[in-house]
Amino acid sequence: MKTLVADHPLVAHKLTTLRDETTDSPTFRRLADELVTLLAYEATRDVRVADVTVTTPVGPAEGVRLTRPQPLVVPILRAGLGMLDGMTRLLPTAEVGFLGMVRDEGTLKATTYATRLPDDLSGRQCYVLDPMLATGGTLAAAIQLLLDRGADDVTAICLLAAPEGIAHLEEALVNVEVPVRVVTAAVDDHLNENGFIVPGLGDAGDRLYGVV
Ligand SMILES: O=P(O)(O)OC[C@H]1O[C@H](OP(=O)(O)OP(=O)(O)O)[C@H](O)[C@@H]1O
Ligand SMILES: O=c1cc[nH]c(=O)[nH]1
Ligand SMILES: [Mg+2]
Repeated sequence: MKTLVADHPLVAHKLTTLRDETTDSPTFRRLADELVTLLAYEATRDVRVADVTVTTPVGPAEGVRLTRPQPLVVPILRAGLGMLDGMTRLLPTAEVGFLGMVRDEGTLKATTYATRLPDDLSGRQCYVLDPMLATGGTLAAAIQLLLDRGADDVTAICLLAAPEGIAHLEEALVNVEVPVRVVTAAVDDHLNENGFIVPGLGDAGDRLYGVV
């Protein structure tokens, strides 16, 4: 598994405001959306394209087009939903599947409460959206589910990651032969005793959608 940290002053600038506890929900949603589009630019570097020729008003031009099947974008509910528009802005023809997952606040184990995905993902490139890679339990289960359905290339886009979560993912996916990448705006210092990323940004789902 490869981890790529987007090293760009605009990413760092937006992430800093996102972290700030005084940033309100509407601003948080807008910044998350903008950050995803910047991260998606990096994350789609290996998106599959085929050579095509088009005719400009002046003559033929060699170019590329996205190949079929189109990539599948999978936001992990709830918080991943706040990343969907920013992603589809860059990949408007992608299909979208959904995974609903929640982490138990006591055990920190993730469970899946909703799955709406194609049964057969053979030959598909998948982009998983989840702002927080904390213990890595959620993303490990989500990526495994996509691989079990035949996905042959998976990229997770996160706003923040913890070193513990990256290590857990690397271990969980050690025998996986297809390419798996994590693209994130930053790798933070550590997880606290409640499984929260430090310094992090708090609970991404709550900051996007309120406490439920
Ligand atoms: O890496 P992990 O330790 O598994 O934790 C990360 C998960 O926790 C959060 O979701 P949460 O369970 O809070 O659900 P929500 O998005 O509905 O708020 C976050 O959005 C990730 O999905
Ligand atoms: O720091 C964290 C860890 C898990 N989920 C969050 O929303 N934030
Ligand atoms: Mg949450």
